Formats: sequence, structure tokens, C-alpha cells
Amino acid sequence: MRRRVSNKAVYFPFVLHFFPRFVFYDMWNSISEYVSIQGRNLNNVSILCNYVHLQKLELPYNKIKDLSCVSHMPYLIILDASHNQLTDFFGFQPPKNLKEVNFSHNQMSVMTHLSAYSSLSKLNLDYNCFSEIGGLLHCASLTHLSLAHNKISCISGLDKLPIKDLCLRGNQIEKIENVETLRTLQVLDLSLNRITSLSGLQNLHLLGSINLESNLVRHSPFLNVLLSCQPGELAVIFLLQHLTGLDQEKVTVEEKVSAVNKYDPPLEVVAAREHMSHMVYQLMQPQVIYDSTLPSLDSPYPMLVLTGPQACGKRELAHKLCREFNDFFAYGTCHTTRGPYFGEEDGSDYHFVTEEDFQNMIHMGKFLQTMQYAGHWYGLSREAIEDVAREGLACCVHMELEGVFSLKNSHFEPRYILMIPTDKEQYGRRLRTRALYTRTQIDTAVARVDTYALINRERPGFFDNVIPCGTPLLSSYASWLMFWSLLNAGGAFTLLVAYW
Ligand SMILES: Nc1ncnc2c1ncn2[C@@H]1O[C@H](COP(=O)(O)OP(=O)(O)OP(=O)(O)O)[C@@H](O)[C@H]1O
Repeated sequence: MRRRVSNKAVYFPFVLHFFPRFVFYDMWNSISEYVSIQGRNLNNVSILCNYVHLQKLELPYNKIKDLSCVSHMPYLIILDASHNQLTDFFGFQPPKNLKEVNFSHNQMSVMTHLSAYSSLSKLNLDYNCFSEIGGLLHCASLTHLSLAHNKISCISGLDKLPIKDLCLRGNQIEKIENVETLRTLQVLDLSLNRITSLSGLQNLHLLGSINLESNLVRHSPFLNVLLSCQPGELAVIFLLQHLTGLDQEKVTVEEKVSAVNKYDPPLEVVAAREHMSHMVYQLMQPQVIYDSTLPSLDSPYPMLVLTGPQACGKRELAHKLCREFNDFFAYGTCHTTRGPYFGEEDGSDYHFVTEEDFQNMIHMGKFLQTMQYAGHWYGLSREAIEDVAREGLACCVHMELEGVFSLKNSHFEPRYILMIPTDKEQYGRRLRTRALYTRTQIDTAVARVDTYALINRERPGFFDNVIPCGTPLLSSYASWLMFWSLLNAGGAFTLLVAYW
């Protein structure tokens, strides 16, 4: 038996001579605070019943089956009884302040109720035979729980515990469940299980490190909407963007950026990628000099882009401008794969093409920008601009925000006018009365009003000017004002929307 004693006890060897042996032991037992008996193959520790003042007891690597002696240690704080033959889960009277318990490598199989262990903060139950987690609900101080290498198949019984570090490595867990109430969870080890999905990890805002090594994660219902391919590490990093560690490796900033760019790319990233592919396709075609290429860099080809959410009136305004000021503007007709609405003319409102034709045009490098909206493709072709430039006119087009981001990557320098509905209710009604759109399309369009407003607010100068459009604004006065702004400013718009 090896004993380490607290500094209260280090003087005892000196006084040993002056006391009869039994007196010495009695005194010793009554004041020792720390006893460690390691690897002695002991199976009976009842002798420790006298150590009533023990605060720390280490008994690893023995053959202990019974720990009832702990009932006599009301001051015990730390107990290590790992690597023994214990079958009873906390088979003793609860020491009031017991904080740390290590029962790993024993033969326990049932977790009984620990209602009297409100001070317990660290509990290690690795390498036992537990098949269920239970009895912990009153452990209001439990921050570290380890149940690695048991037979647990379901995460349960942890509701609202203040756990920061949870290890369930090497169990039979198939699903991440019932962890959403663990609001303080920072480290989660679920490696070596049978987990197939990442769902269940949402809302763990403090989770900094997760280990999912050696699982069957292939498909994530949660990410289903976003993913078309197999989610790997990046999917986890995307899902838990505050992670600092994954599978025992540090998560780098670059990985986080890649994850976001992969699963929810910002508009700039989408536009940059799209621009890049159109450039590459275009460079693969014979190069020509375009009519829109003006002799001087100081006077770029004049273009006017009206942008805003669907059906906010930008198409009508574009047509009206081109009609009323036909000496200056002409309409740049985009291509689309959607079918024509009643009254729409091919070549005037859009060039209506098939999906196959549209894709061929992309691969022929015909487009400056493209975008998918409501399941259809839309694209502004180089030729659409050239047709107008050949007439010596400025090109007027309308497009969604994504198109604007794309065009900003090109060498064109259009003026961008944002037309934004001021009253979303009224705008929603307008969409409904058109009787062209599904409910989801209407909801999406209405929600996009906020996206436009946000971009306008957060990026001063992104749009050259803004037209709040609550009331019908297609007065010729509006058109006239816009036209004048374009001409007068020699490029810089000074649209006084306040007067509209
Ligand atoms: N090349 C393009 N790039 C990006 N967006 C485009 C492009 N061409 C058209 N759009 C936009 O796509 C959205 C859908 O176009 P569509 O013509 O189907 O809508 P709509 O219901 O007729 O509404 P609108 O009156 O705004 O055109 C519109 O906001 C339109 O401005």
C-alpha cells in the first residue's frame, strides 16, 4: 500500500517514536486527506473505512468489487476507482461534495439515480457496459461526462445539463439526438459510432470542437437542401461555423471560407465564379472588335441597368425609356428559358429559347452574365448589347441583383438604378393580382425586397441611384428625369428621386 499524505501528515514520521503504534494509526487515519493505492491487486479496501477525512482517494488497477467504504468518507471530493471490477454504480452513501469520479474500466452496466450528487462535475465512465444513459438529471454541476466505449445506442438522459465536454466515442450511436438542450456544450466526441447524418447538431452555438471520425456520415437531411453532393468535413464546418476543432484537427479560417463558399456562397462569390466561366468560354471563341468598344477609356459605352425585385416595374420603365427617348436608348433583350407570358413577344421582351439552346449559348461564350431565377435561366448576351451599340445607342436592360454583381465584374460600367418597393404588402398584392406566380415565388420576391434594401444600406454607391416605387412611377416625368441625369452628368447620375 502506497500512501501519499497531505502536508498535515508529513510530520508524523518524526513523532512515530513517541506514540504506541495503534495510537499513531488512529491519529493518522483521522487526519489523512489523500490516499493512493495503485496496482496492488487489492480486492478489499474496507480498511479505508477509518479514513473519515479523506478528500482524495485513488484506487486504480486493483480488483476491487465493493466500494462501500466510501460511505464513511463524507469529505471526499475526488475518487478514482478506475480499472477495477466494480459492478455497482455509486455503491456507497453519497459524500456531499464529491466532484470528480473516475469509474472507467469497470464492469458497470446500469446507471442508477444520482439525485444526491449535485456537486458532481466530472464523471468518467469509459470502458464499462452501459447501454443507456440515465440517472444524471439532478447532477446540476456536471460539466464533463465521458462514456466512451460502452454499448450506448441512443443519446438521451442529458436534458439541460450544463455539460461542456461530452465524450461518447466508441458506442453504437446511429443518430445525433437530444443534444440541442446542451446549450453549454463546447467539446463533443462522437467518433467511432454509426452516425449517418449530421442533423441534430444545429443550435449548439458554443460547440467549438467535434470529433466525428470513423462514422458513416454520408448524407445529411439537414443540409439536403443545400447539398447535391456528399457532405464531408466542409459540410460539418459549414453547419457549425464556430468550430475551432474537427476530428482532432484545428479548423482553419481558409477551411471556414471554403465551407461557406461551397454551401452558401455570398453573391460576390457566385458572380465571380459565373463571370470567370463566361470569360473562359468567350476566350475560346474567335476574338473580334465590338461595336461597344469605344476609342477612349474615359468614355465607356453607356449602359443603364434597372434592377429590383421581380415585377417592381423595371421592365415597363425600361421599355418606356426606350420608347420615349428612342434617339438615345434601345432595349437590350435578354434570353430566357421561361415560356412567354400572354402578350410577350419573342425578340422584344426576351429571346425565348430552350434550355438546350441556352446551355449551348453558354458554352459558345455568348453571355456576359447569366442567372437562374424561379427555375429558369436568364442571360444577357454580348450580342444583345452589340445590337444596340451598332445603332449608336445606349443599352438599357433590367435584371435581378445577381446580374448586377456579375456585370460589376465585367469591363462595362453601367449606371445602376435600384427600383425598390416601399410597401411590401402592396408589392405582394401586385404580384398576386398578376396571377402569374406561385405562392412560393411571391414569398421569395417579397423577401428579396429586404436583400435589395440591405445591399443598398450597407454598400453606399453600389447603386447609382434609388427609385422608391410605391405608386405607379411610369410617368413621363420620371423617364425624362432619368434620361436627363444620364445625359447631363456625363456618366454620373444625379437623379433627384426626392421629387418623384
Ligand atoms: N439577364 C438577366 N440577369 C438577371 N436577371 C434577369 C435577367 N433578365 C431578366 N432578369 C430578371 O429576372 C426576373 C424574372 O424575370 P421575368 O421576366 O420572368 O419576371 P416578370 O415576372 O416578368 O417580372 P419583371 O416585370 O420584373 O420582368 C426579373 O426580375 C427580371 O428583371
